[in-house]
Amino acid sequence: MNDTTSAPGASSANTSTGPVSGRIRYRLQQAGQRFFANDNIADYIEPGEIDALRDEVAGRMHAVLQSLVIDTDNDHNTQDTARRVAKMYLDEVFAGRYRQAPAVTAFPNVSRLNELMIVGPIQVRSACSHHFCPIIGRVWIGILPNETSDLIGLSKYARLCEWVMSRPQIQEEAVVLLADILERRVRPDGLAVVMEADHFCMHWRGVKDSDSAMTNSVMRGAFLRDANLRREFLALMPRKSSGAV
Ligand SMILES: Nc1nc2c(ncn2[C@@H]2O[C@H](COP(=O)(O)OP(=O)(O)OP(=O)(O)O)[C@@H](O)[C@H]2O)c(=O)[nH]1
Repeated sequence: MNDTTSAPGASSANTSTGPVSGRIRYRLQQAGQRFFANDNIADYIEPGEIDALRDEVAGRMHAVLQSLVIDTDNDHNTQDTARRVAKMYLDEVFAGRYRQAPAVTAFPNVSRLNELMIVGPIQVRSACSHHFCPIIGRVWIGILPNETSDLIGLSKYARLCEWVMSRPQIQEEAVVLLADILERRVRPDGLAVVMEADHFCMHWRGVKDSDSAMTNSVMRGAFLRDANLRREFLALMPRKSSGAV
């Protein structure tokens, strides 16, 4: 990646004295790169900057706790909350924004397999971009390969899914993003992705409806053209338990 910190006409956001988030944002803007909540920005983060970003988020989170009038100096339960939340966002629940995609080994389809393959249910843990509340659910993936498709290891479906899901987003976009990535990696004849999830912004707060879940399906290629294939996938989708979680 180009070092943009010494670019002529640089604003204070890209000098080494500003907050690290400003430097990263500057690089993204210079590259014309979108940085929505569900975008991965790993290519624009330099070595060591994640540590600095964690410190910056912890400082800002501390200010939020101050504004919530919580006595973090004397309340032993919240003394370290700002640091914990920063670590949780950057290294855990939103790690899919800051980390590179998992390595995925692809094997050529030497046997020219062209039978339906289904993986799932894969556990999904995400968060809505509106309230940062958890989205907890499951994903099923159906692949119909052809002779030019790549075959990827079974665990890689779960790893790619986790990478996509550990970002703040809405479910409709999450399922399409996952389908786009799988389509690029596997180049199948047909691809199906179904996601079913509970949204805690509806269960825990707001309307407080604890029973409703959301289901989305993305059907591409052969799954769009062939109703029998679609039916076969939906009938074979292994549902290990009832309910969304
Ligand atoms: N379409 C969609 N909506 C979502 C998703 N996750 C959360 N939401 C909803 O997005 C909405 C958030 O925007 P607003 O309606 O402005 O938020 P609010 O005023 O706090 O709304 P309430 O939740 O009804 O209290 C809520 O209705 C959430 O239930 C999702 O994945 N997809």
